[in-house]
Amino acid sequence: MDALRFALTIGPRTDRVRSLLVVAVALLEQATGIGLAVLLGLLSEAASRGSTSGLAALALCVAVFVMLTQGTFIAGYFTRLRLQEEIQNEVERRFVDVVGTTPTLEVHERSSRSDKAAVVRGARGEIGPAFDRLMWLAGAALALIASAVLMASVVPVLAVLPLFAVPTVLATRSADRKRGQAVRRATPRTRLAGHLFTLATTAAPGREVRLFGLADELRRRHREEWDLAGRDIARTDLLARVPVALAWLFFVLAYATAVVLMVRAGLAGDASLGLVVAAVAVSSQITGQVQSLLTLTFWTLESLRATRAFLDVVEDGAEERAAVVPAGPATVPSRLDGGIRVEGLSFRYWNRDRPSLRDIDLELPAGAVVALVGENGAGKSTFVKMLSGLHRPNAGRILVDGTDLAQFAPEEWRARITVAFQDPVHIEMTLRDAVGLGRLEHRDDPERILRALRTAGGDRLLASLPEGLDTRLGRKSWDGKGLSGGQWQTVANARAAMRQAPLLRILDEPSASLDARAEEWLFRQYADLSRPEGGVTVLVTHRLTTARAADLIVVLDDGRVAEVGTHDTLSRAGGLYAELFRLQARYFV
Ligand SMILES: Nc1ncnc2c1ncn2[C@@H]1O[C@H](COP(=O)(O)OP(=O)(O)OP(=O)(O)O)[C@@H](O)[C@H]1O
Repeated sequence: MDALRFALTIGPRTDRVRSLLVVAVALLEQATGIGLAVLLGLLSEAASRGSTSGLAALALCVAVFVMLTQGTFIAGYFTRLRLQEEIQNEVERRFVDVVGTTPTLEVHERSSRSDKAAVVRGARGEIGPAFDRLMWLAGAALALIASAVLMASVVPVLAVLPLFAVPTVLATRSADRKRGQAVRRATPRTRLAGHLFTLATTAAPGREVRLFGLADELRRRHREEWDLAGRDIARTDLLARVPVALAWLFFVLAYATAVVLMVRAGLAGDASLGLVVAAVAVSSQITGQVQSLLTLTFWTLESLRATRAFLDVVEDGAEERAAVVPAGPATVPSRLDGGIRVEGLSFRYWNRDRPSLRDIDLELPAGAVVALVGENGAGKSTFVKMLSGLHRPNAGRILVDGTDLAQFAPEEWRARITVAFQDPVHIEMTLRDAVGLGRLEHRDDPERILRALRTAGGDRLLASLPEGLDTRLGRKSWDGKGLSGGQWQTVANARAAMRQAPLLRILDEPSASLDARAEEWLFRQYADLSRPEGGVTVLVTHRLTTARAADLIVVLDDGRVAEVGTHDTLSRAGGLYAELFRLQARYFV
C-alpha cells in the first residue's frame, strides 16, 4: 500500500504539469478503441438509413478522432519519457542520500539489508515509470468498464463480463508475487554472480584474472550461480502459471458466450443495429483490453516491487538512524585530555558464528601513537571500524575522555577523526578535488591541499603531474592521468591529512603499496604531527619494524587483545609479538 501511495504521489510531487499531461494521454489512448466502436455503430445506423451526408460527417469525425488520439499519443510520448526520467533522478538522489548517509556500514555488510539495496540498484529503472504505468493501468481499467457498459446495453447480463477477467488478473498477480519471492530468494546467488561478472570483466582484477588463468573458472562459477538461481525462479514460474492458464480458459469461454448472446439479441430486434455493431466491435477488443490490463498489471507490479524495496531501504535507514543517533547528543571535545578507553568491546558480523572481536579492554592515551598488529583476520580492521563508529558494538563501549562514543552524533564524531585505508577509493576527479574532499569546507583552499599533499609525501607526485592540482586523475570515468597503486594511496593519505589536529587518526595499512622507506617516513611524519596535537593515532601495519617506533603496540589475535606494551617490553616478554618480530627480522633486517 505504501508503495502504491508513493508511486501515485511521486509524479505530481516531481512535476505537476507533466503528470497531468500523462494522465490525459493515458485516458485518451485507452479511449481510442471504444470511440471507434461507437463511431462504427453510428456509421452502420447512417448507412442503414441511406444518409449520405450523415455518413460523410461521421467519416470526418472518425478521421478527426483518430488524428486527435494518435497526435496526443505521439506528443505525449516525450512528456511521459521526461516525467519518468525526472522521477528516476529524484529516486536515485534519495537512494544515494539514504545509502550514503546511514551512520553504520550495515546497509553494505548485513545481507538482510544489502540484498534489498542490491534489488534497488538492479531494478531502480522500474521505479521511474511507476506513475506512468499506474495511469495507463487506470486507463485500461476504465476502457474495460466502458466496454462492459456498452455490451450491457445490448444484453444486460453482459455487464458482468469483465468480472470473468478478474481471476486472470488475480492469478497473474499471485504468480508475479511468487516470482518476486523467488527472485528475492535468489538474490544472494545473483549478487555473487554479479561479483564474479565484475571480477571477470573489469580492469582492476584484469591482471590476476589473466595471470592465474581465471576466466574459465569465473565463467563456470558465474554460470553455476545463475543456473541455480534461475532453476528456482523457473520452477516457481511454472507452478504459478498453471492457475493463470486455467483462469484464462474460463474467460475465453465466457467471452464466446457473450458474442453469441449479443448477435441473438440483434437478430431478435432487442437492440438497434448501431448498438449491436458497436457492442460486438467493442467485445472484439475485450481480449486485447484484458491482455493490456494484464501486461500493465505485470509491469506495474514490477514497478511497485522495486518501489517497495526502495521504501524498505529508506525505512531501514531511518530505523538505524533512530537507533544509533542519540536524541540529545553529547558534545565532541575539541581536544583530548585523557584519551580513548575501550571497555569489554565485542562484535560479531551478522553472517558469522564467531565474534570478530571479543572482550577488548584498552587504554589509548591522548597524543599516543598506537600500532595495531596481528595476523590476517585477527580483527584489526574490524576494530578500527568500531573506533570510527562504522559499526556498533554488541557489548562493551568506547569512551572518549569518559564519554561513550554512542552518545555523540555520528557525523560530529566523524568530523573530528580522519582515516586512510589500505584499499583507498580511486576518486576520479582533479587532484585538487580528490584531496580536498577530505575536508569539504577547505576543498577550495590550495594552501591547505598542498600542505596535505606534503604531509602524505605527495610532493613528487604533484611535480610529475602536467597540470598540477588541476590534473584529472583516473582513466575509468574520463581520459585522465592513470596512477599507480602507490600513487592512489598517496592521494588517499593526503585526503586524510586534510583534517588537521583530529582527535583520532586511523591509518589502516596506509602504506601497503609503499616501500619500507616511504612507510617509515610517513609514520614519522604522522607521529610528529600527532604527539603535539594530542590526538590518538592508530596505525594498522604488518611491518613490525615500523610498529617498533610506536608508543604502544597492541597485538590482536583471533579477536582478542593478546599483548599490549612497547617494543622493548613485548620483545622481553617473549610472546606472540616477539615471535612475529623475530620471524620478520630474519627476512628483512
Ligand atoms: N564484512 C564482514 N562480514 C563478515 N565477516 C567479516 C567481515 N569483515 C571481516 N570479517 C571477519 O572478521 C574477522 C576479522 O577480520 P578483519 O578484517 O578485522 O581482520 P584484520 O586483522 O584486519 O585482517 P587483515 O590483516 O587480513 O586485514 C575475520 O575472520 C574476517 O573474516
